[in-house]
Amino acid sequence: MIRLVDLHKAYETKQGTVVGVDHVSLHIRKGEIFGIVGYSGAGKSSVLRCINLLEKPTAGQVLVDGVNLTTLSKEELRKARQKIGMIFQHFHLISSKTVFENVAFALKAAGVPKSSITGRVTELLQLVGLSDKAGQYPAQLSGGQKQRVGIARALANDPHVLLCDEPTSALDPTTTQSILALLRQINKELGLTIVLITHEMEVVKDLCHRVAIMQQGKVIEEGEVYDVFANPVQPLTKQFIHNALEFKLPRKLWDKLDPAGQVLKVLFRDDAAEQGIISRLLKENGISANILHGKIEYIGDKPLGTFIMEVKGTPEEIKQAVQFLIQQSCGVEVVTDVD
Ligand SMILES: Nc1ncnc2c1ncn2[C@@H]1O[C@H](COP(=O)(O)OP(=O)(O)OP(=O)(O)O)[C@@H](O)[C@H]1O
Repeated sequence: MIRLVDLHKAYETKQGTVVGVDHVSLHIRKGEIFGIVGYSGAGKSSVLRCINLLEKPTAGQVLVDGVNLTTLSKEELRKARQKIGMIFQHFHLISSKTVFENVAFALKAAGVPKSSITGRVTELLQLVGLSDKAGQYPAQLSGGQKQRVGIARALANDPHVLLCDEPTSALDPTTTQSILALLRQINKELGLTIVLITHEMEVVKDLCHRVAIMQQGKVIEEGEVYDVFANPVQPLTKQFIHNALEFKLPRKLWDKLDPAGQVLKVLFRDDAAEQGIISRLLKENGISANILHGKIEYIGDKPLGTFIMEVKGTPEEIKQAVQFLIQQSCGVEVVTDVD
């Protein structure tokens, strides 16, 4: 659906050349929700803006629906862009126009006949749950409602792709959940391919099918969201996941731990998350364990259990216990500090 082939974007500034995207290749499949995660400056916006050529790549190719956008004429590109909708962190609505007019504007710009506009806008406002707000102005709306207008406007011309630039970063947690639910619904009902950039792995966990992690303009890791959460490889990915799963022991508790024990962070993947592995760990390995923190998350519908436990036993018993966990396909890390 979307292929980025050796995409490179360099910005020329007074201070010299700044590389925004450093030779990135990605394949985003039709109908999936693909997340791009990274800290500020990692190159997420640059990649997203290259997909609709808001940013012109310095080198490489951008193929959408098999068409290489980098070779199109201005007019062809304008047409191709109508099939690539975009929503923004700060909504970018026209403040002097009503909700209705903001959505209608996208249709007018695409040359849709006047007679079709009212019906289509009504349909779109219904889809995003704003039928009763058609006559209001952006200033009269909450952040979540503004984003819904942004979504309606982005969908106006039946795009095949929706690009989402940090769509929930300006919203509170409850509103974030309602916007993510709307994006999920649109993806399912319209079969729309969604590319979303965020610095929040939580958003990826809740919404995306696959994810790429970016650092310094490069994609450093990518895969199915569950697999990336269950088997993160790169240190940055591990950090993002650690933060998303909110596993932080209070310092007070850490300081009270027995120095003779060892603290393990254990990941129970797939079926292991639902089996009685902890009781077998204790029974079969002669150790004692004190659970300090733990929960089972469902990513999609697959369980991923994470537990932090203090284990006590002889060094040999602890080693054997770690081996036992690895044999059960668990991930095991020795925790050496609260962070
Ligand atoms: N128009 C520009 N001119 C010069 N440098 C730019 C421009 N846009 C981006 N950059 C630089 O390219 C790099 C990647 O920026 P980009 O905005 O793509 O990252 P990001 O991950 O989206 O960050 P953020 O989350 O803060 O938006 C940064 O070093 C940035 O300073």
